[in-house]
Formats: sequence, structure tokens, C-alpha cells
Amino acid sequence: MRLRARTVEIADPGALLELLPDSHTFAWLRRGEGLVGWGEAARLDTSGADRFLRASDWWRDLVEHADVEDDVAAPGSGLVAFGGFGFADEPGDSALVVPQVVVGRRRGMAWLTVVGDAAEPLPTPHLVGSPTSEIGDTVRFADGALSGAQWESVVADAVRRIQAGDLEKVVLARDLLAETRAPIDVRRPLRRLARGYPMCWTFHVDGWFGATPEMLVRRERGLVTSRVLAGTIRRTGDDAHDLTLAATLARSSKDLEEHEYAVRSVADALGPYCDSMNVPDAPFVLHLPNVMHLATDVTAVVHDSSGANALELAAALHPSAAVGGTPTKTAVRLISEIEGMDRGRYAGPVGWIDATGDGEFGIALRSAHLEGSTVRLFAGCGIVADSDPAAELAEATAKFVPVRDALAARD
Ligand SMILES: C=C(O[C@@H]1C=C(C(=O)O)C=C[C@H]1O)C(=O)O
Repeated sequence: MRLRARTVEIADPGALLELLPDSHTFAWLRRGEGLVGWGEAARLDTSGADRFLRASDWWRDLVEHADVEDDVAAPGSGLVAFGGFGFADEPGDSALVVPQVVVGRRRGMAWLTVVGDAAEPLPTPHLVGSPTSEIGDTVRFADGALSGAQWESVVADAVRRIQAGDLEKVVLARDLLAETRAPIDVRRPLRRLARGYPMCWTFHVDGWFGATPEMLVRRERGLVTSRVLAGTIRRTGDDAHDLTLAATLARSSKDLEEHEYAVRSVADALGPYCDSMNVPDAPFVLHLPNVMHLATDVTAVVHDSSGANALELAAALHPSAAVGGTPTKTAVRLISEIEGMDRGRYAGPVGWIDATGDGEFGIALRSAHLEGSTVRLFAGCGIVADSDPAAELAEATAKFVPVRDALAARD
């Protein structure tokens, strides 16, 4: 189908999440800016090892044949698709979806994009949200694939293999199940995540939602940025003590080593596509309400000749050592062998791409999958030679907090 898209500047529409008409919607937001969308003008479902490249080819073809009128010409205006990609190559369930309506805000400017079949006139949507239903008054949590104790023994197994020299680092995750009596309206947890974690990217694509602090790749007019996180410490709630902990984190050789693997994997993957790469010598400490991370922002400029779009860059970067391990292939194999669950789209790229190839793909962390009245939450930790299984379990528990709190019955 040939698509037609029209983008016009609009007066400030207020909080973008309030515009969503129902739970079957798309969101990508940080500090009130970003994109929300609804309806489906076009969709590609894909899977397998070449899921990113298939999605990129589909997107390039769709853009080439579309009629686009874009009065705004900002990253995220004009034709846009939201995407969510499976972590593992198999099954690798992934999708790229072009909504019928997208509302965006960037640097105080707002726009509306409407997309439809080129053969028909475009509708004029009304930007009025609808009330969301309450999350029922009981949310019951249960272990997912493994209990805490079983997961600790999986971590201990990984530590033994690392000490034996099989690999340097592996990121292991676990899942939790949350059940409510009535189906959950995803707009509730999204609003809470956006409010509680303004420094993160709050997202929703196809039932996968969360607030991630980690940017796999942002491409904006050829400038590429990746925010790499690895090395974590839990917050205590006492700000003065947390500052001391932050200083300890910034000097911890275990965490610095783990961080270094992750930064190196991103810089190596971007190398073939970019020039003028800047990799800061030392990480900074990113403070989130539940945890603190060592963080490095890598920047670079896409080669004119490679012209890699945001999806192709995400394909090159995924899975980074922050969510897979080092060496990547050995780590990913070990994950599928011992983790005991299918990650689905957890820790896979999630975000959006526009017709110029600009876009943002975060890593779907601090995230969950919603299906009716069941939510599956995921959290993981980087395991290295001197990791302690009990401490890793506590770290994973801290990383469940954002989605757990977002599912609470009341504010
Ligand atoms: C795997 C997760 O987080 C990743 C692992 C980290 C670590 O081990 O220190 C830190 C940030 C993320 O890169 C998660 O949140 O589930």
C-alpha cells in the first residue's frame, strides 16, 4: 500500500500521554517531549537473525513510495514508525508499526502527523484523550521462570564459567509475574513511569512498556549518540549516604571493568559506520530514584557514504555488552543455555525511526510485557568473575522497582 502523511505544527496539546485514546497505543517520551501515536497505517511483523535488516529494508521501501507533506521537518515529524525488537535471534519476535496519528513535541514545538492510504483523503483526528480505568485493588506478584534461590544458583554457575576462562562477562536476567483481577490499562503505569523517572525514556510498543535509562542509539541529522550503562549500586534513600556510595561506585574496579567492556563493545560496533567518535575517558554516575549507574555517552558522526539509518545502527550495536556480555556470541549462547526463560523483547531495541533515517532506539530495560491482566516484569545484572549471587539478586530486585511501583493499585 502507498501511504500518504501530513505533518502540521499545532498549539501545545498538553501532556502527550493524556492524548492517548486507549491502551493500544505507542509512546516514546522523556521530560514531556517525544512522540505518542495510535492506530495502524502499516505494520511489519518480523523475526530471526535478520529482523533489523528486514525492518530497515521494509522502511526504506515504504518511505520511498510515500507522499509526505511535512511543514515541521524536525526529527520525528513526517512519516514515523515505532519499533520493538526481540532480544535473541530466535524466535526474535519484532515489529515496526506506522501509526495513523502521531503527536510530537520537541524543544517546545508540537506537531500532528496523520497517515493513511494515498488513495483516500486523510481524516482530521480530534486530540482528546479518554479516561483510563483504575488498576484493580489487588496486584499479586509471583516468581516467573525461576525463584530467587534458583536464579542465584544460575548466577553462581555463570561465575564459575567466567572464572574458568570461558568468557569475561554475561548479563543474566529473571522475570516476575504480576496478576490483577481486571485487565490493565497501560496508560496508568506509563504515566507513573514518566512522572517518577523523568530522566529515563518511557516507552510502549505492542504491550511492551517501561522506562529505560539506556539509549542504544540516537541518530539526529547524522549525529549519533549512545548512552552506555554498566556498573550499578542500589540507593538507600539517604541522600548523603548515596553520595558516598556514588563515589565508591566511581572507584570500584569490578564496576569500572564491567563498564569498560560495555563501552568498548559500543565503540567497536559503531566504528565501521562513523567518524569523529568521542569516547570519554571516565564514566559519570547517573542517579535514578532506585539505583545509580556508571554511564558513558559515546558520540560520533555517521559516514556520508554508509548513510546507516537508526535501525541499521541498532542492528550493529545489539546486543551490547551491557545486556549480552563479552565476548558477545559466547555470552548470548550462555544466556539461552542457563537463564531458563525467553526474554522476548526485554533488553532488545525499542523506539522509533523517521523518513530521514533519524530515530532513537533505547534498550528495553526496567520493562515488562502486558497481556490482559498479566504483566511479566524483567530485570538483569552484569555478572563478572567476582560477582556475588546474593548481591546480584538484590540488584535485580531494585531494578524491578520502577514497573512494580507503576503497577501499584493507587498513587
Ligand atoms: C540488564 C539490566 O541492566 C543493565 C545492567 C547493568 C549492570 O549490570 O550494572 C546496568 C545497566 C544496564 O545496562 C536491567 O536493567 O535489566
